Parts: sequence; C-alpha cells; structure tokens
Amino acid sequence: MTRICIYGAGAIGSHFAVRLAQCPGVSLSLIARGEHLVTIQNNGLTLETDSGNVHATISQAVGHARNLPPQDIVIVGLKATDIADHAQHIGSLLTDNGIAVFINNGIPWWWGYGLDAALTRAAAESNADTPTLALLDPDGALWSHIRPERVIGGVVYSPNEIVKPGHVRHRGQTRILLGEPAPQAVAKSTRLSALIKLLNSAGLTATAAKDIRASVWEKLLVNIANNTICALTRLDNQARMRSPDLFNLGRTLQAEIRAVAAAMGWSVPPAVESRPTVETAAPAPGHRPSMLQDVLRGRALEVDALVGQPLQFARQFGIATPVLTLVHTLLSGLDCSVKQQAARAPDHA
Ligand SMILES: NC(=O)C1=CN([C@@H]2O[C@H](COP(=O)(O)OP(=O)(O)OC[C@H]3O[C@@H](n4cnc5c(N)ncnc54)[C@H](OP(=O)(O)O)[C@@H]3O)[C@@H](O)[C@H]2O)C=CC1
Ligand SMILES: CC(C)(CO)C(=O)C(=O)O
Repeated sequence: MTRICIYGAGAIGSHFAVRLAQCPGVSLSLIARGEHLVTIQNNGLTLETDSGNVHATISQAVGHARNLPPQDIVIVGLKATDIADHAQHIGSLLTDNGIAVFINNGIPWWWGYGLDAALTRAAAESNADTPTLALLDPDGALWSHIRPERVIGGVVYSPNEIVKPGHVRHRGQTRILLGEPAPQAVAKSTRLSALIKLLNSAGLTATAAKDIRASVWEKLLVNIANNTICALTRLDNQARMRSPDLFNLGRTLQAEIRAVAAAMGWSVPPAVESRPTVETAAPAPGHRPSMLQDVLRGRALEVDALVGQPLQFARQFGIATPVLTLVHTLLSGLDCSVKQQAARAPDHA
C-alpha cells in the first residue's frame, strides 16, 4: 500500500485527491482547512468535469500533518506563498525515502539543486553550498527540512476552481509533467517512473519531462500572460485574449521571460497560444486563472514565484525586463491591497 498525502487540497489538490482516491493500492489522505475540510469529512469531494461529476469519499481528511502517519508521497497543493511556512511539517510527514512532489506554478524553491556550478551560483542569492532562493525559501527551511533530494518537480496544466466547499470544477484537459531536479538523475529514476505509473493508473495524465526546468519555463509563459493580466484586470482568460492590447501585453511579457530563460541557458519555444477571434470564442466564460481566483477570494498572490524570481534572475543575468518590472510593481500593489482588505474583513478571506 502506498501512502499518499495531498498537502493543501484546494483546487488542484482536490482534483488529484478525487482521482487518487479511486486508485487501488493507494492509502490516500489530505490536509485542508475551514468549511472545505468539514464538507470533505462529512460528504466527501466532488470533481466536476466536462464529462460529468466524479465523487470520492476521503477517509483521512485532516487539518494538520501531525494527525497522519508517515507518508511515502506528499503532493504539495499549497500556493507558492504558503509553502515555506509548512517546510517542517512537510519534512516530518515524509518517510526518510519519501517523495515530496511540488506542483505549484512559477519558479520552484528547489531550482538550484543539482544544477552545474555556474548556474547554481547564478541561481543563488546566498551561498553556493545550499543554493537557496531567498524569495522562495527565505531562511532555507525548505532546503533543510524537506531536502531537495527527496523532491520531484512538477508542472501541471489543468484548470480548476473550488466553486463551493467540497466541490472542485475542472475544465478542459489535464497534463502533468514530472522530473527529477538533479538533471543527472533523470535517466535512471525508478521512483519517477513509479510515480508516473501510479498517477496514470489514477486517471491523471502524467509523463516524464526531459528537463523539468525547461517545462517550468514553458508553463511560466502561460502563467505570465494569463495569471498576471487576468488578476490585474479581473477578466477571465478568454476575455483577456479577445482584447488585442491585452493579448499583445501577454506576448511582451512572454518575450521578456524567454529572454531571461535564454540568458540562463534554456531556449524556450514561444507559447502555443492561439488567439480566439470574437467569432470563434466560446460564449461561456473561460477559466479564471488561479491568481484571479486569489484576488476574488482575498488571498495572497503568487507574485514572487511567477514574477519576482524571474526578475531576480533577469537582474543577475543583466537582462532588461521593463514590462515585467512594471507588472511586478502593479501586482505587488494589488497583493498588498488584497491582504489589507482580508485583514479588515477576515470572515470573507
Ligand atoms: N487552480 C488551477 O487551475 C491551477 C493552479 N496551479 C498552481 O497550483 C498551486 C495550487 O493552486 P490552487 O489549487 O489553485 O490553490 P488553492 O488556494 O485552491 O489551494 C491551496 C489550498 O491549501 C489550503 N491551505 C493553505 N494553508 C493551509 C493550512 N495551513 N492548512 C490546511 N490547508 C491549507 C488552502 O485553504 P484556503 O482555501 O482556506 O486558503 C487551499 O485549499 C498554485 O501554485 C497554482 O498556481 C497550477 C495549475 C492550475
Ligand atoms: C492557466 C492554468 C489554468 C493552466 O493550467 C493555470 O496554471 C492557473 O490557473 O494557474
């Protein structure tokens, strides 16, 4: 029996949980909070898809890691903004050889692990022995408690939103890319192939990334346009793409990210993003990117992982990113106002 915990069962985590709950040979648990947790405990979880609803009973739904036995696999579904605060709990929830799978958008905290010396130094703001990223792992707690050798990196394409407690709505396709952070480990990783097999047996479409950092950059191209502009404008992605100016702004942000990636040694192809015309766009509103969901729910925004860290890289490599810099300033202001509003009306946060 493989023990798997979804740590932070929000939109993405709940989707994974429903699928993994149906999987033979898996003992599934999840960590959630608030009304969502209470509903899961009482009534289970529902995943709404384009082809119908799937319901799962979750027998181990808890509010804290201390209430669970050691896990073979912990899939971290927390927002990037919350991960560092949970470093110790995630670390102690894992067995010694356990695997922590990080699926958050943006640059991950483990980025510097296993890179060659030049890139490791360039990635690090502290020292080359533990090339932590100060924005994402401020005091190195993730590095020391979780240990990057226990990490599998993940990139997830799968639009999801919690529409009411215990109910996640998923639109379109799910595609998951997984990879070993240490490039030299990719070819011989049996734990990676076992994880991929397991996720596929649960109906989650997972494949091995040739280079997980290249996949991170590719996904960032999607998020840098969708998440940031939709959060700032409150338009869903379809509406954003229908505006020529906002579409072009997205392209400019993508070009700046590609320039940063290229300076660091990754040649990222342009985002495959067709521009729906007004005629072909579906009338139904499109997916609200997760950063827009955060604005609407009064939650902290993933500014550092999606924009701040790429900007940090840009500075280190001498790449000019004027539009990214402006968007970073605006998003930081929005993040501040969302947090102030949540502090004034905590019941609605
Ligand atoms: N949603 C999407 O379509 C996609 C999201 N992603 C990425 O996946 C990651 C997760 O996103 P998403 O699923 O949208 O985020 P959510 O905010 O929906 O999920 C995070 C969950 O963690 C819970 N949580 C936070 N702190 C605690 C705590 N101390 N104890 C228990 N539970 C806690 C949150 O509870 P609460 O709600 O109360 O804050 C929430 O349910 C992000 O990096 C996002 O960018 C990637 C692809 C698509
Ligand atoms: C754009 C999308 C849905 C891609 O899967 C995403 O990553 C998000 O909403 O954060």
